Amino acid sequence: MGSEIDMESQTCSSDQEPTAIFKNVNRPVFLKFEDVVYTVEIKKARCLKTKSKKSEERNILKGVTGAVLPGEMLAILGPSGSGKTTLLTSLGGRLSGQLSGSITYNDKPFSNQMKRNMGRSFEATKCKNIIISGPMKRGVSGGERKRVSIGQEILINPSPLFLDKPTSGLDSTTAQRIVSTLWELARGGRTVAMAIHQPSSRLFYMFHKVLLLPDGNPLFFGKGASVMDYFSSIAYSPFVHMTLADYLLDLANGKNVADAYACVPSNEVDKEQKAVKDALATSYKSNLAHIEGRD
Ligand SMILES: Nc1ncnc2c1ncn2[C@@H]1O[C@H](COP(=O)(O)OP(=O)(O)OP(=O)(O)O)[C@@H](O)[C@H]1O
Repeated sequence: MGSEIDMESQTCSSDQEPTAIFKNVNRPVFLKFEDVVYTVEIKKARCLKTKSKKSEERNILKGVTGAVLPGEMLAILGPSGSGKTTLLTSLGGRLSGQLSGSITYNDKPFSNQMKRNMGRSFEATKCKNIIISGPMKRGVSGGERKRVSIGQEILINPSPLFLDKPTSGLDSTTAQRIVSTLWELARGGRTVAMAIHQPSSRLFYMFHKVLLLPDGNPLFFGKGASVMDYFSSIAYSPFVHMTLADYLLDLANGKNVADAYACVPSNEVDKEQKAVKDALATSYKSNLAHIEGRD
């Protein structure tokens, strides 16, 4: 594999000195975001009759709050189009436009110094014109590209480190290697935040914090280990065996139990799902809409 960065071989066992990239971070960062709202203006097509161009505002993030300590790994979960990438981009200081609320790094706003220390691995990252492969020199697969992209970022010993769906499209073993590597990086005092689609249960339990974000509206923020206790406490529990992430995504879509709406007329399903989402959003506001972080 020639020049491929082998992240797995970088993992340290307890009787070895940690490899350079897993050594403690130089600058620990406490990341805090409060009531983050992001609005875009959507231009509509010109009306032929009046010849006027209409536009409307759309809130992509609707008041998202959370905190990640040095040494912690945050997973942002939610259905497609729910605002996960937008939130990560805003945390990375790269979102222009109507952004309000507060995002701080060690209680200070975004700065050029912070930008230099940050690592970002987003889906659009390409290894264009770089040949990283074997004798056939055929370039890289999607999984290899993701690993190289993450490897490139961690070489600068970054913190915080933001990753957009680092495991999407990968087999479960490779996905686990990647998340284990990120967990090791967090253990060295880095602040790690990632958007992720449906992590398996063994991945889920590696996350210190979880943010569930349907429609840009948080339904849960807190310790990964306490997520089911929270939903049970407000009377939401899965009746059938399903992975934690599947259940959370069902809730985020307003679906309380598997097949819950099988006998409900389709025009009623939307209403039912909205009612579940509204109830969860209300519970979030009264129970969790405060900063949890330093404990
Ligand atoms: N600048 C923009 N202008 C208009 N719409 C936008 C803009 N940025 C984001 N959106 C919309 O906001 C929504 C959230 O997008 P985002 O990419 O953050 O979702 P996501 O949760 O990461 O989705 P996925 O899991 O499918 O990648 C989408 O509907 C997207 O089209």
